[in-house]
Amino acid sequence: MKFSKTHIDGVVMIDSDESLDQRGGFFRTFCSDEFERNGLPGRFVQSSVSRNTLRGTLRGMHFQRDPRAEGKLVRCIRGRAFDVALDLRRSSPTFKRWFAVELAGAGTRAIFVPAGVAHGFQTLEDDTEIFYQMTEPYVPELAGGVRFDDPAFAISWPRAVSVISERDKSFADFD
Ligand SMILES: Cc1cn([C@H]2C[C@H](O)[C@@H](COP(=O)(O)OP(=O)(O)O[C@H]3O[C@H](C)C(=O)[C@H](O)[C@H]3O)O2)c(=O)[nH]c1=O
Repeated sequence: MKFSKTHIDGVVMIDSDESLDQRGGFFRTFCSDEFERNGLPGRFVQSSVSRNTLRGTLRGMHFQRDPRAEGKLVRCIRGRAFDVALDLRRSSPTFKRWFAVELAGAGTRAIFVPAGVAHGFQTLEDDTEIFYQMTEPYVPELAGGVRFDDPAFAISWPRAVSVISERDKSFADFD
């Protein structure tokens, strides 16, 4: 696997090498030793799948608060998505800056989003599925978010939003 840093500390892209033969392909998606050698967590405690029917669906920008702030490994396993990490760490030199990457359903590219960095995505195709692995279990009471179109961040999304939850639409302006 190839680990590539981004301009946001702790946000890392992971590219897997796929072995191809007459049956199809095979690639590794996680290895605790390799992850730890590259400064990433070697343990994930929960995984989830997000299924999105319509192109243009937007989920985010979400994070989980302390004491269960979570890191997450995010991978598209069907369709295509514009995936965004937004630095909300007030002490970070990239506070309020964002990084985006296109994730495709081939699944060989993933992004790690560390604790303190919000995550969101917009789908670029119908029937896009996102696979998550989290470093902390989900605690609803600690779920937090900021608005995808908050002028404080000026995230430039690739297309008009087709579907978004009431919750995601109504996060207050970032303070
Ligand atoms: C996040 C989560 C949700 N749920 C339940 C709670 C609701 O009944 C239902 C949908 O939850 P929610 O609308 O919060 O799901 P998303 O809007 O897709 O949230 C996710 O989308 C953004 C982009 C992320 O980065 C996070 O992984 C996560 O916040 O699943 C769970 O049971 N476990 C979970 O880990």
